[in-house]
This record gives sequence, C-alpha cells and structure tokens, in this order.
Amino acid sequence: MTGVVVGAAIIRAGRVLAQQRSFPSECAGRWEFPGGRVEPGESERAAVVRECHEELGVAVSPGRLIGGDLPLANGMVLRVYTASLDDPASEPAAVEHRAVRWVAASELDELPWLDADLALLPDLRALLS
Ligand SMILES: Nc1nc2c([nH]c(=O)n2[C@H]2C[C@H](O)[C@@H](COP(=O)(O)OP(=O)(O)OP(=O)(O)O)O2)c(=O)[nH]1
Repeated sequence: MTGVVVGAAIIRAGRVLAQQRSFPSECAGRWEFPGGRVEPGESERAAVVRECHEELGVAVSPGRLIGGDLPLANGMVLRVYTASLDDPASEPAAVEHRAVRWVAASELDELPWLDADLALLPDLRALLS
C-alpha cells in the first residue's frame, strides 16, 4: 500500500493531544495522533485540518513537520505536523476513539503508543519542554 498518513500533534499550554484507538483489535488501547490517510488531490495540511474536524470536532491550524517520514508496516509513510487549536478554548472530543488526553513532556513515555510514533517522542519532548 502506498501513500501518506498524516498526524496532528496539537499543542496547547505545554501539552500535546493524544488519542486512544478503539480498533482494529491489534491497535485497540494504543495511543496515536489524530489523523489519517491523505486523499487523492488533497494537501497534507488540508488532510490534517479535515481529520481533526472529523475525529475531534475542532478547527486546527497545522504548523511544521516533526520527525520526518516514518515508515508504517503497511508500506505507507506517516508524517506528523504540529498544530494549534484555532479557538484555544475549544475542547477536542473522542468522536471515533476511546479517549483523548493532553499529555505533558514528562508523561510521554507512560503511554503505549503505536510503534511508528515512538520515533517522534524525543522531538515532542523538546517541543513541550
Ligand atoms: N492517524 C494516525 N495513524 C497512525 C499513527 N501512527 C500509526 O502507525 N498510524 C497508522 C495506523 C493506520 O495503519 C494508519 C492510519 O489509520 P487511520 O485509521 O487513522 O486512517 P484513516 O482513518 O484514513 O483510515 P481508513 O479508515 O481510511 O482506513 O496509520 C498516528 O499517530 N496517527
């Protein structure tokens, strides 16, 4: 499978938003960044905005790419962008996921992330500190 999956590292007040997957069974309970596949003809940043609206019900503005290209087991590439809430008072909701959580730098290592996301943690820790 080829293509790009984008993720959004939404940062607010020194914490990043993580969400807990509820499916498929081998991913259930693991944590990831909101996001999904980039659709044909869609820019990566537009996909970040669309996925955050669909999955969390919030409007975000994407920032810069962190961590580079992360290979996924299915042959796709994961690219994670920083993002900020357009309205800092809006609260992301777990529309499709089991839970969402704001994570501080010191808590990053506590979560069972999806494998590909582990490579992002050093960059994220630096961003949040
Ligand atoms: N969204 C997201 N997907 C990730 C992350 N890390 C990681 O390995 N993935 C993988 C899991 C999936 O194989 C793939 C994207 O899955 P998805 O379920 O979020 O994407 P999607 O909504 O567009 O998928 P689909 O329903 O169209 O099949 O990327 C991450 O941090 N965020």
